Amino acid sequence: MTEEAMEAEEARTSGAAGNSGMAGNSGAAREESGVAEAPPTARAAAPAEDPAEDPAADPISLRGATATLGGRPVLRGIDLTVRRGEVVALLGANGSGKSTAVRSIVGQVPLSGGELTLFGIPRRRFRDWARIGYVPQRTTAASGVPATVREVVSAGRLARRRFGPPRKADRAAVQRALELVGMADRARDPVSALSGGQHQRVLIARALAGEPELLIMDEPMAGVDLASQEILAGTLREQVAGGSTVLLVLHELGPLEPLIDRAVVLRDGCVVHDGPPPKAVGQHALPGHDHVHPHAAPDAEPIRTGLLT
Ligand SMILES: Nc1ncnc2c1ncn2[C@@H]1O[C@H](COP(=O)(O)OP(=O)(O)OP(=O)(O)O)[C@@H](O)[C@H]1O
Repeated sequence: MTEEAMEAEEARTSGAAGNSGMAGNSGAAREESGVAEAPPTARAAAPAEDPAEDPAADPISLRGATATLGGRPVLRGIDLTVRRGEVVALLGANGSGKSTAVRSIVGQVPLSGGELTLFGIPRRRFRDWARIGYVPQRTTAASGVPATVREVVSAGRLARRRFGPPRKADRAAVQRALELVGMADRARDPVSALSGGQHQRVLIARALAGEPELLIMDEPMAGVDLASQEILAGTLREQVAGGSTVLLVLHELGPLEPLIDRAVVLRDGCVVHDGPPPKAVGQHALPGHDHVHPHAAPDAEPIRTGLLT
Protein backbone atom coordinates (compact mmCIF):
# COMPACT_ATOMS: atom_id res chain seq x y z
CA MET A 1 0.00 0.00 0.00
CA THR A 2 1.41 3.41 -0.95
CA GLU A 3 1.69 6.30 1.46
CA GLU A 4 -1.26 7.96 -0.29
CA ALA A 5 -3.34 4.82 0.04
CA MET A 6 -2.45 4.49 3.71
CA GLU A 7 -3.33 8.11 4.28
CA ALA A 8 -6.70 7.66 2.63
CA GLU A 9 -7.36 4.48 4.60
CA GLU A 10 -6.42 6.23 7.83
CA ALA A 11 -8.65 9.13 6.88
CA ARG A 12 -11.51 6.79 6.04
CA THR A 13 -11.32 4.95 9.33
CA SER A 14 -10.68 8.00 11.50
CA GLY A 15 -13.07 10.26 9.65
CA ALA A 16 -10.37 12.82 8.90
CA ALA A 17 -10.86 13.11 5.14
CA GLY A 18 -14.57 12.69 5.43
CA ASN A 19 -14.87 15.31 8.07
CA SER A 20 -12.08 17.58 7.14
CA GLY A 21 -14.38 20.46 6.67
CA MET A 22 -14.39 20.51 2.89
CA ALA A 23 -16.60 23.34 1.80
CA GLY A 24 -19.72 22.17 0.11
CA ASN A 25 -19.65 18.51 0.72
CA SER A 26 -17.11 18.06 3.46
CA GLY A 27 -15.82 14.82 2.09
CA ALA A 28 -16.77 11.21 1.85
CA ALA A 29 -18.59 10.69 5.10
CA ARG A 30 -21.09 13.37 4.26
CA GLU A 31 -21.47 12.73 0.56
CA GLU A 32 -24.60 10.69 0.86
CA SER A 33 -26.03 12.33 3.91
CA GLY A 34 -25.61 15.80 2.51
CA VAL A 35 -26.05 17.84 5.61
CA ALA A 36 -26.71 15.63 8.56
CA GLU A 37 -23.18 15.31 9.86
CA ALA A 38 -21.14 18.30 10.84
CA PRO A 39 -17.36 18.03 10.84
CA PRO A 40 -15.69 18.02 14.22
CA THR A 41 -15.21 21.70 14.95
CA ALA A 42 -11.63 21.27 16.06
CA ARG A 43 -10.71 19.81 12.70
CA ALA A 44 -12.73 22.33 10.76
CA ALA A 45 -11.09 25.19 12.59
CA ALA A 46 -7.58 23.78 12.49
CA PRO A 47 -4.99 26.23 11.23
CA ALA A 48 -4.55 25.42 7.59
CA GLU A 49 -1.85 27.62 6.19
CA ASP A 50 1.22 25.74 5.16
CA PRO A 51 4.24 27.96 5.58
CA ALA A 52 5.90 26.13 2.73
CA GLU A 53 3.12 26.87 0.28
CA ASP A 54 4.13 28.41 -3.02
CA PRO A 55 1.44 31.01 -3.83
CA ALA A 56 1.84 30.26 -7.53
CA ALA A 57 1.43 26.50 -7.10
CA ASP A 58 -1.21 24.77 -9.15
CA PRO A 59 -4.43 24.05 -7.24
CA ILE A 60 -4.42 20.50 -8.62
CA SER A 61 -1.50 18.48 -9.82
CA LEU A 62 -2.03 14.80 -10.37
CA ARG A 63 0.91 12.83 -11.76
CA GLY A 64 0.81 9.24 -12.90
CA ALA A 65 -2.23 8.60 -10.73
CA THR A 66 -3.46 5.06 -10.50
CA ALA A 67 -6.46 3.73 -8.60
CA THR A 68 -8.13 0.37 -8.31
CA LEU A 69 -11.76 -0.23 -7.43
CA GLY A 70 -13.32 -3.63 -6.93
CA GLY A 71 -10.07 -5.24 -8.02
CA ARG A 72 -10.08 -3.43 -11.37
CA PRO A 73 -7.68 -0.69 -12.40
CA VAL A 74 -9.85 2.39 -12.93
CA LEU A 75 -7.19 5.11 -13.18
CA ARG A 76 -4.18 3.95 -15.13
CA GLY A 77 -1.57 6.67 -14.86
CA ILE A 78 -3.40 9.96 -15.13
CA ASP A 79 -1.71 13.35 -15.36
CA LEU A 80 -4.05 16.24 -14.63
CA THR A 81 -3.04 19.79 -13.87
CA VAL A 82 -5.45 22.60 -13.08
CA ARG A 83 -3.78 25.98 -12.86
CA ARG A 84 -4.95 28.99 -10.90
CA GLY A 85 -7.93 30.69 -12.47
CA GLU A 86 -8.42 27.95 -15.05
CA VAL A 87 -11.71 26.29 -15.89
CA VAL A 88 -11.00 22.71 -16.90
CA ALA A 89 -13.57 20.22 -18.14
CA LEU A 90 -12.97 16.54 -17.49
CA LEU A 91 -14.74 14.61 -20.24
CA GLY A 92 -15.07 10.97 -21.24
CA ALA A 93 -17.46 8.15 -21.87
CA ASN A 94 -19.37 6.37 -19.12
CA GLY A 95 -16.98 4.46 -16.90
CA SER A 96 -13.83 6.17 -18.21
CA GLY A 97 -12.85 7.18 -14.68
CA LYS A 98 -13.92 10.83 -14.42
CA SER A 99 -15.69 10.56 -11.07
CA THR A 100 -12.95 8.36 -9.68
CA ALA A 101 -10.38 10.96 -10.67
CA VAL A 102 -12.17 13.80 -8.88
CA ARG A 103 -12.98 11.58 -5.92
CA SER A 104 -9.30 10.78 -5.60
CA ILE A 105 -8.53 14.50 -5.65
CA VAL A 106 -10.92 15.17 -2.77
CA GLY A 107 -9.64 12.23 -0.76
CA GLN A 108 -12.54 9.84 -1.23
CA VAL A 109 -10.69 7.27 -3.32
CA PRO A 110 -7.15 6.26 -2.37
CA LEU A 111 -4.51 6.40 -5.07
CA SER A 112 -2.57 3.19 -5.46
CA GLY A 113 0.25 5.06 -7.18
CA GLY A 114 1.34 8.43 -8.47
CA GLU A 115 1.38 11.82 -6.83
CA LEU A 116 -1.24 14.38 -5.94
CA THR A 117 -0.61 17.89 -4.71
CA LEU A 118 -3.26 20.45 -3.82
CA PHE A 119 -2.09 24.07 -3.93
CA GLY A 120 1.42 22.68 -4.06
CA ILE A 121 1.00 20.66 -0.88
CA PRO A 122 1.23 16.87 -0.99
CA ARG A 123 -2.22 15.39 -0.44
CA ARG A 124 -1.18 13.61 2.76
CA ARG A 125 -0.24 16.95 4.34
CA PHE A 126 -3.12 18.96 2.90
CA ARG A 127 -5.64 19.99 5.55
CA ASP A 128 -7.12 23.20 4.25
CA TRP A 129 -10.30 21.74 2.80
CA ALA A 130 -12.14 25.03 3.18
CA ARG A 131 -10.29 26.11 0.05
CA ILE A 132 -12.02 23.43 -1.98
CA GLY A 133 -15.72 23.28 -2.75
CA TYR A 134 -16.91 19.91 -4.02
CA VAL A 135 -20.25 19.11 -5.58
CA PRO A 136 -20.51 15.33 -5.89
CA GLN A 137 -22.18 13.55 -8.76
CA ARG A 138 -25.92 13.88 -8.54
CA THR A 139 -27.05 13.12 -5.05
CA THR A 140 -29.80 14.47 -2.93
CA ALA A 141 -29.59 17.30 -0.44
CA ALA A 142 -32.28 15.56 1.60
CA SER A 143 -30.93 12.95 3.98
CA GLY A 144 -33.98 11.81 5.86
CA VAL A 145 -33.22 14.50 8.40
CA PRO A 146 -35.59 17.47 8.20
CA ALA A 147 -33.55 20.42 6.98
CA THR A 148 -34.34 23.63 5.21
CA VAL A 149 -32.61 24.90 2.12
CA ARG A 150 -30.78 27.50 4.21
CA GLU A 151 -29.60 24.88 6.69
CA VAL A 152 -28.17 22.71 3.93
CA VAL A 153 -26.40 25.65 2.34
CA SER A 154 -25.12 26.77 5.77
CA ALA A 155 -23.43 23.38 6.16
CA GLY A 156 -21.08 24.47 3.39
CA ARG A 157 -19.87 27.26 5.64
CA LEU A 158 -18.79 25.02 8.51
CA ALA A 159 -15.21 24.72 7.33
CA ARG A 160 -14.83 28.51 7.33
CA ARG A 161 -16.32 28.98 10.77
CA ARG A 162 -14.43 29.04 14.01
CA PHE A 163 -15.96 27.99 17.31
CA GLY A 164 -19.32 29.48 18.14
CA PRO A 165 -22.39 30.51 16.25
CA PRO A 166 -22.36 31.78 12.68
CA ARG A 167 -20.99 35.29 12.32
CA LYS A 168 -22.36 38.02 10.14
CA ALA A 169 -19.91 37.10 7.39
CA ASP A 170 -21.09 33.48 7.50
CA ARG A 171 -24.73 34.48 7.19
CA ALA A 172 -23.90 36.87 4.35
CA ALA A 173 -21.98 34.17 2.46
CA VAL A 174 -24.90 31.76 2.79
CA GLN A 175 -27.36 34.39 1.59
CA ARG A 176 -25.12 35.25 -1.35
CA ALA A 177 -24.79 31.60 -2.33
CA LEU A 178 -28.57 31.19 -2.19
CA GLU A 179 -29.02 34.23 -4.39
CA LEU A 180 -26.36 33.08 -6.85
CA VAL A 181 -28.26 29.90 -7.61
CA GLY A 182 -31.65 31.59 -7.53
CA MET A 183 -32.89 29.78 -4.43
CA ALA A 184 -33.13 32.66 -1.94
CA ASP A 185 -36.91 32.62 -2.13
CA ARG A 186 -36.92 28.93 -1.15
CA ALA A 187 -34.53 29.33 1.81
CA ARG A 188 -37.10 28.31 4.41
CA ASP A 189 -38.49 25.38 2.47
CA PRO A 190 -37.62 21.82 3.45
CA VAL A 191 -35.14 20.30 0.99
CA SER A 192 -37.42 17.29 0.76
CA ALA A 193 -39.84 19.51 -1.15
CA LEU A 194 -37.41 20.35 -3.95
CA SER A 195 -37.21 19.05 -7.48
CA GLY A 196 -34.08 17.28 -8.70
CA GLY A 197 -32.74 20.37 -10.43
CA GLN A 198 -33.42 22.50 -7.38
CA HIS A 199 -31.54 19.99 -5.21
CA GLN A 200 -28.61 20.37 -7.53
CA ARG A 201 -28.73 24.14 -7.19
CA VAL A 202 -28.81 23.82 -3.39
CA LEU A 203 -25.78 21.51 -3.43
CA ILE A 204 -23.92 23.99 -5.59
CA ALA A 205 -24.90 26.81 -3.23
CA ARG A 206 -23.60 24.70 -0.35
CA ALA A 207 -20.22 24.49 -2.06
CA LEU A 208 -20.23 28.21 -2.89
CA ALA A 209 -21.10 29.22 0.68
CA GLY A 210 -17.60 28.23 1.74
CA GLU A 211 -16.18 30.72 -0.76
CA PRO A 212 -13.76 28.13 -2.11
CA GLU A 213 -10.73 29.00 -4.22
CA LEU A 214 -11.13 25.73 -6.10
CA LEU A 215 -14.52 24.44 -7.12
CA ILE A 216 -14.85 20.82 -8.22
CA MET A 217 -18.19 19.80 -9.64
CA ASP A 218 -19.10 16.33 -10.86
CA GLU A 219 -21.72 16.67 -13.58
CA PRO A 220 -23.39 19.78 -12.19
CA MET A 221 -25.79 19.94 -15.12
CA ALA A 222 -27.05 16.35 -14.85
CA GLY A 223 -30.82 16.30 -14.68
CA VAL A 224 -31.04 20.08 -14.57
CA ASP A 225 -33.52 21.79 -16.87
CA LEU A 226 -32.39 24.36 -19.39
CA ALA A 227 -33.50 27.36 -17.32
CA SER A 228 -31.58 26.08 -14.28
CA GLN A 229 -28.58 25.30 -16.48
CA GLU A 230 -28.49 28.93 -17.54
CA ILE A 231 -28.64 30.03 -13.90
CA LEU A 232 -25.80 27.68 -13.03
CA ALA A 233 -23.75 28.85 -16.00
CA GLY A 234 -24.23 32.44 -14.81
CA THR A 235 -23.22 31.43 -11.28
CA LEU A 236 -20.08 29.82 -12.56
CA ARG A 237 -19.30 32.82 -14.72
CA GLU A 238 -19.37 34.99 -11.59
CA GLN A 239 -17.10 32.60 -9.72
CA VAL A 240 -14.62 32.55 -12.57
CA ALA A 241 -14.73 36.34 -12.87
CA GLY A 242 -13.92 36.46 -9.16
CA GLY A 243 -10.77 34.39 -9.74
CA SER A 244 -11.99 30.91 -8.80
CA THR A 245 -10.36 27.84 -10.27
CA VAL A 246 -12.83 25.24 -11.52
CA LEU A 247 -12.69 21.56 -12.41
CA LEU A 248 -15.90 20.25 -13.94
CA VAL A 249 -16.83 16.71 -14.86
CA LEU A 250 -19.12 17.03 -17.85
CA HIS A 251 -20.75 14.89 -20.46
CA GLU A 252 -21.13 17.79 -22.81
CA LEU A 253 -20.01 21.36 -22.55
CA GLY A 254 -23.46 22.82 -23.25
CA PRO A 255 -24.04 26.31 -21.83
CA LEU A 256 -20.70 26.12 -20.00
CA GLU A 257 -18.73 25.93 -23.22
CA PRO A 258 -17.74 29.64 -23.33
CA LEU A 259 -16.23 29.31 -19.86
CA ILE A 260 -14.03 26.29 -20.49
CA ASP A 261 -10.32 27.00 -20.97
CA ARG A 262 -9.15 23.45 -21.43
CA ALA A 263 -10.52 19.96 -21.66
CA VAL A 264 -9.02 16.72 -20.46
CA VAL A 265 -10.60 13.65 -21.99
CA LEU A 266 -10.35 10.26 -20.31
CA ARG A 267 -10.75 6.92 -21.95
CA ASP A 268 -10.53 3.71 -20.02
CA GLY A 269 -8.65 5.35 -17.15
CA CYS A 270 -6.11 7.16 -19.35
CA VAL A 271 -5.86 10.73 -20.63
CA VAL A 272 -6.38 10.77 -24.40
CA HIS A 273 -6.67 14.54 -24.88
CA ASP A 274 -5.46 17.55 -22.92
CA GLY A 275 -5.93 20.83 -24.68
CA PRO A 276 -8.56 23.07 -26.19
CA PRO A 277 -12.12 21.92 -25.59
CA PRO A 278 -13.09 19.59 -28.42
CA LYS A 279 -15.56 21.43 -30.59
CA ALA A 280 -17.31 18.23 -31.54
CA VAL A 281 -18.52 17.48 -28.04
CA GLY A 282 -22.27 17.72 -27.81
CA GLN A 283 -25.46 16.31 -29.13
CA HIS A 284 -24.39 16.71 -32.75
CA ALA A 285 -20.80 15.67 -32.39
CA LEU A 286 -18.87 13.37 -34.63
CA PRO A 287 -20.35 9.93 -35.02
CA GLY A 288 -18.73 7.52 -32.67
CA HIS A 289 -19.64 6.94 -29.13
CA ASP A 290 -23.14 6.73 -27.78
CA HIS A 291 -22.93 8.11 -24.32
CA VAL A 292 -25.90 7.19 -22.23
CA HIS A 293 -26.23 9.33 -19.18
CA PRO A 294 -26.41 7.22 -16.03
CA HIS A 295 -29.37 9.19 -14.75
CA ALA A 296 -31.21 9.42 -18.04
CA ALA A 297 -34.59 7.83 -18.49
CA PRO A 298 -34.33 4.31 -19.94
CA ASP A 299 -35.78 5.46 -23.26
CA ALA A 300 -33.60 8.59 -23.46
CA GLU A 301 -31.75 9.31 -26.69
CA PRO A 302 -28.05 8.60 -26.27
CA ILE A 303 -25.84 11.67 -26.50
CA ARG A 304 -23.36 11.32 -29.36
CA THR A 305 -19.99 12.52 -28.21
CA GLY A 306 -17.49 11.74 -30.90
CA LEU A 307 -14.34 12.73 -29.06
CA LEU A 308 -15.38 10.93 -25.93
CA THR A 309 -14.88 7.44 -27.27
N1 LIG B 1 -17.02 1.51 -5.80
C1 LIG B 1 -16.66 0.90 -6.93
N2 LIG B 1 -16.33 -0.40 -6.94
C2 LIG B 1 -15.96 -1.02 -8.07
N3 LIG B 1 -15.89 -0.42 -9.26
C3 LIG B 1 -16.21 0.87 -9.32
C4 LIG B 1 -16.62 1.61 -8.16
N4 LIG B 1 -16.87 2.88 -8.53
C5 LIG B 1 -16.65 2.93 -9.85
N5 LIG B 1 -16.26 1.74 -10.33
C6 LIG B 1 -15.89 1.43 -11.71
O1 LIG B 1 -14.86 2.28 -12.10
C7 LIG B 1 -15.00 2.66 -13.45
C8 LIG B 1 -14.96 4.17 -13.55
O2 LIG B 1 -16.09 4.70 -12.87
P1 LIG B 1 -16.33 6.27 -12.78
O3 LIG B 1 -17.56 6.46 -11.98
O4 LIG B 1 -15.08 6.92 -12.33
O5 LIG B 1 -16.56 6.63 -14.31
P2 LIG B 1 -17.15 7.95 -14.95
O6 LIG B 1 -16.24 8.28 -16.09
O7 LIG B 1 -17.35 8.98 -13.92
O8 LIG B 1 -18.53 7.41 -15.50
P3 LIG B 1 -19.97 8.12 -15.68
O9 LIG B 1 -19.83 9.03 -16.86
O10 LIG B 1 -20.86 6.96 -15.98
O11 LIG B 1 -20.30 8.81 -14.39
C9 LIG B 1 -16.31 2.05 -13.93
O12 LIG B 1 -16.01 0.90 -14.66
C10 LIG B 1 -17.02 1.72 -12.67
O13 LIG B 1 -17.84 0.60 -12.84
